[in-house]
Amino acid sequence: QDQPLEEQLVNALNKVFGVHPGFRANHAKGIVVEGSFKASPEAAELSRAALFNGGTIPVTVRFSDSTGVPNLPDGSKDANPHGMAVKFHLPDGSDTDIVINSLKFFPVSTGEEFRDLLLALSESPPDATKPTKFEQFAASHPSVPAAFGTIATPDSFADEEYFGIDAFVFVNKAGERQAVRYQMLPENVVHLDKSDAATRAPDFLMEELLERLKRGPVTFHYKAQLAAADDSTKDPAKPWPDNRKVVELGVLTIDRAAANSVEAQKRLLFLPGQLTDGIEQSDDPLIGTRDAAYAVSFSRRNP
Ligand code: HEM
Repeated sequence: QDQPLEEQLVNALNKVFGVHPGFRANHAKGIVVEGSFKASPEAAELSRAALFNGGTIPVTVRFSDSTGVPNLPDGSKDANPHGMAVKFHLPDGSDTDIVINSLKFFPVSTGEEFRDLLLALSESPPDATKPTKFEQFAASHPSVPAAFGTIATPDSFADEEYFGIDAFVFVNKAGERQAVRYQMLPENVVHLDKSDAATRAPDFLMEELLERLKRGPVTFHYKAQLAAADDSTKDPAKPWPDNRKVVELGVLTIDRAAANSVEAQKRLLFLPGQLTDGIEQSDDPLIGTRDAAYAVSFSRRNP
């Protein structure tokens, strides 16, 4: 408890999933692909970020399974929520990232609570007496079962919807500010029944994406849900009402596998707080906590 929170978080992830040298402490299993993003005219009205200037922006994307277990079967329920991390390569040579997953909202509100959730999980092996530490934690944090209730195994990384969860603030050329939460929506959402997911080949999501890209590109619609004036931006466990306006920011097209995904993912570090002029952090405390924890995980996997 004397260590910085980010160290405690990575230690807690290691406690639940084990230590696997060279791999991410969470979302250890993944695949790297490439493509481009082209913004809609509406995006530039919301944010002056170079990303939204209407040009073709090259992107590097990593899809992943949850957990720090590098050989987890893709159809395991523990592989939910699946992740999508996008690095936009901007015209001036800098990058800006989004790091999103298939949960509609986070199970807890802060990094401290997430640490406690992980520790409760680590103390709840299959033979633990009931109610387990995790069951007790979930009973006292109703957002935990609610959040995990929003996820299912997709039939493809390309047929899943991903959410930013944390709030960011767009600033446009006139200096107007708008709090947003990201959505990355596929052409079709296809979820498998639990029994079907459990019978799939261990690497079916990774293999299916490569096969699909041989047939043609995969597209996603990158969108922003706009906060109303009194919506809180600081609690990632509280989704905004579904009737909030959603604006299409542009289309993300993935058209090829990375040359060497295994090597590429070792070197890649995606950070939710890696922003660019025109996109700022909100008062959501999870963003800074995540940045710090991802940096700890990166330095441990690249000693
Ligand atoms: C306090 C909360 C959280 C903690 C402590 C945490 C921790 C981590 C860590 C340690 C990694 C590995 C980083 C690396 O080695 O590069 C990671 C990866 C990831 N996290 Fe989180 N995370 C949190 C919340 C979230 C949320 C809210 C989302 C989605 C909105 C998310 C999505 C992801 C994804 C997609 C990856 C994989 C990134 C990649 O492909 O490189 N995480 N997380």
